[in-house]
This record gives sequence, structure tokens and C-alpha cells, in this order.
Amino acid sequence: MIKVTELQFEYGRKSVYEDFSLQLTQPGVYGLFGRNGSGKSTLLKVLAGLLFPHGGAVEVLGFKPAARLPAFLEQVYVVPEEFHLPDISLAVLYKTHAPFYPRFSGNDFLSYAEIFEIPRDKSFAAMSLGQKKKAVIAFALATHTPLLLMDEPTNGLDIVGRSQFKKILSGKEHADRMVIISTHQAHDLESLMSHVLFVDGGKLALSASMQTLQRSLYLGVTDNQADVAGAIYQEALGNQWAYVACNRDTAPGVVNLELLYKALSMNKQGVLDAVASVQTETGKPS
Ligand SMILES: Nc1ncnc2c1ncn2[C@@H]1O[C@H](COP(=O)(O)OP(=O)(O)OP(=O)(O)O)[C@@H](O)[C@H]1O
Repeated sequence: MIKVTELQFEYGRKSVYEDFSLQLTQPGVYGLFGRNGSGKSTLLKVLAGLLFPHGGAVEVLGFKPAARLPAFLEQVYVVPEEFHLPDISLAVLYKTHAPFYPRFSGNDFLSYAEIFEIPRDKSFAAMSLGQKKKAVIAFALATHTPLLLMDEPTNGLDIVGRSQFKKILSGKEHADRMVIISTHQAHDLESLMSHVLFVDGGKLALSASMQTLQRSLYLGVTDNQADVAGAIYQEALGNQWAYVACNRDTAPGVVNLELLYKALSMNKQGVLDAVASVQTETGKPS
């Protein structure tokens, strides 16, 4: 579905990607992680055809996104981190924008708007930031495009809004889509994720399924200091330690993405070695 080969991208003299490659074939929810400024939003825009690569090859759903062919654009929807909405109501948004997306479901849009409790009688100028964000997300989900790209979708949503978002996205009507979510709210969304991508230094540092992460890593908290000896990453929490270690158990561990994110930032190689040992064992890059 997505094949990026040796992508190069720069803003003026600022290079973001020099030799970035990525291949994703399965539907599912992909968490895109990386430090501030690592290039997550840039990557989403390149995949959507909103920014053009300066080198390498990008193929999405069999198309070159930069060509911006209508047959490609009707299959991809992007929820940007920041957006400007015209001052229209949900009904007008539906009437004017839904026809661009052949798989759009009006019933789902109404149902998501109801779950999100978006006021139907107001136009966007009279809505709060969170309400506008919910409207954009409800629309994005209702497009049913095979590829949905979301940049920090839960920013600006309250706690209830975040669980509403998770509830909707985990519905079976979204099971066949590829959804890539760039987020710093790792903990909030980890139950949704089927796969984790980590971008660092202009490269794809990690691409692993949740299953592989569960099999290869143990992420937990202990009050016994002996448990953290030889850990890939550890941090003191009062009298306890949060840590990431190789999972020596046969049972899958629990993945705490926030802890994984810290471990990747502080000891990337340690995490990669642990994950690679499982990927080699199963013989497939997951
Ligand atoms: N329009 C632009 N012009 C110049 N430089 C830019 C532009 N947009 C982004 N950059 C730079 O490109 C790099 C990657 O930015 P990008 O927004 O893709 O990162 P990000 O991983 O999404 O960051 P964050 O987590 O903070 O949202 C950053 O160093 C940023 O300063």
C-alpha cells in the first residue's frame, strides 16, 4: 500500500529526510512516533501529495502522490494538526465535501457527530476548537478512504473526546483501512495501535508490529532494583523503577508506548537489538 524508497526532502537548506525508506502492506492503525521536529508531519504530507519529494520514490496505493491524480486523492484523507475551516455547518460540510469521497457514509458521519456531541445547529465559527477538531475527525472517519493520515488528532480533545475517538476508530467498519497517526499521546492511543513506526535522524529507526514488541520487550515497573540490572532503559520513580528489558518470558509482555518512546530516545540500539532477535526468529520483518 505504501512504498517509500530512499526519500529525500528538505525545506530550503534544512534537510529532513536524506535516505528514508518505508514499506507498509497491511491495513491497521500505525502509530508514527518521533521527537519534535523529526519529520512526522512532513512525511504525512509527502504521503498525501501535499509536499513533493526531492529525491527517491514514493508510491501510495499504486500512485505517485505528487501527481495528485483525482483517483488517488479520493482514496486518501488527511487530518492536519492545524486547520482552517470555512464558516459553514456540518450539513453544508457534508453537502459540499462528501461528494469528493466515493465511499463516504452519510449515516456514519451523523452517527460519529452524535457520539462526539458536535452541535448540529452551529456553524464552525461558533464552535470551540475541540468541537471543530471533532467535526474534522468525524468527517475523516466517514470518508472510509483506504488511507487515513492523522496528525496529532487527539490534541485539543478532552478526556471524554479521546475515548470517543478510540471507540469510533476501533469499530469494525475501519478494520480494512490503513490509518497512520502521528502523536505524542502515546499512552492515550496505544490500545488502538497495531504497529509502531519511529522516526529519528531522518531515518526510520523502528517499524514493528505490536505483537513483535510484546514478544521481544518487557516494559514494566518494579520495586526490586535487581530486576532492572541489564535493562535496556530504566528510570527511577520514587522507590520504584520503570524499565524496558528483553522479554525472556514466552508470554507476551504489556507494551507501554510512552516507556518504549523514552527507551528508543535514550538507547535506540538496545531496543532494536531486542526487536530484531524476535523478527529474525520469526523470519519476517513485522
Ligand atoms: N514550512 C517549513 N519551512 C521550513 N522548515 C520547516 C517547515 N515545516 C517544518 N520545518 C522543519 O522541518 C523539520 C521537520 O518538521 P515536522 O513538522 O515534519 O516535524 P514533526 O516531527 O512533525 O514535529 P512535531 O512533533 O514538533 O510536530 C523541523 O526541523 C521543522 O523545523
